Amino acid sequence: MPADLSPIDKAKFVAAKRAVEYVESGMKLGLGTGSTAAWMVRCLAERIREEGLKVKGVPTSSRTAELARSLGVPVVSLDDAKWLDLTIDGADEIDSQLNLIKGGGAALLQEKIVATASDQMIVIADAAKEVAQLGAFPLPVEVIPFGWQTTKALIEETLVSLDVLNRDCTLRMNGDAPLVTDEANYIVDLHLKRIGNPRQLSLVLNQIPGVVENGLFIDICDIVVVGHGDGRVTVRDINSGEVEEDHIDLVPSDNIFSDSDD
Ligand SMILES: O=C(CO)[C@H](O)[C@H](O)COP(=O)(O)O
Repeated sequence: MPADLSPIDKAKFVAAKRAVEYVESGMKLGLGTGSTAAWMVRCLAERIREEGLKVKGVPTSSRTAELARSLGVPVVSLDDAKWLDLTIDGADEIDSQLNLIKGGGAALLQEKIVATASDQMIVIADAAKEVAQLGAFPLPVEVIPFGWQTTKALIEETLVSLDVLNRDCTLRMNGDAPLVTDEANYIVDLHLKRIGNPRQLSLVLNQIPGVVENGLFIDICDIVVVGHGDGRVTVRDINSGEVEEDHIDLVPSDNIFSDSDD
């Protein structure tokens, strides 16, 4: 095991490990994307190896599909699975209502489809992702490449009509070229600083022609598991209102490092 696991990776690991305790044999699972979700895939793979857990996973990106396959997590398409028991994913920001900003890893479209097709969504995160108000993290909006500059102008006009003060919108780049998502689209990042009414903004953005989906996840997440670098985890359930404090052994087994991601 690498001795130099950073506090942030420890926090992500313990959140992932605690969330994977919700998985039961026979479940169909949505597998999120990002560095925290990668820990979840590793923890899940460990339970499959050690306990013979039988699950099917629907990955939310080509990256997650590759990681899951490499670790022996059975992968199926959403069309094969049709409906899922549970999705576990990361997030870029989480507010007190468990509304989220997602898409920092450019996978928001598949992530939202998969999470919405699940009985339950658990978000795993380090404590830095918890915010009083969404919006400091730029809001990703997935747009089709055709006419993207017009779509971006329409997004900006919409922000003016909503009296949004900070409305700088930038096309996400991958080096010198636009970043292309798994669904062959582009991402426009909205630098809003604060989002006063996330529900309204999400609805309005999705009405703009050329916008495929936005990174606001409203009323989708059920449980948030927040990890800390010392092994503490806080589990918050929006439906029951329960908050539980827990502690997870901080030592990932050697096997968990058999692959790397993100
Ligand atoms: O939404 C996502 C990918 O589209 C990720 O879940 C989000 O960006 C968090 O990533 P990380 O766990 O690496 O901080």
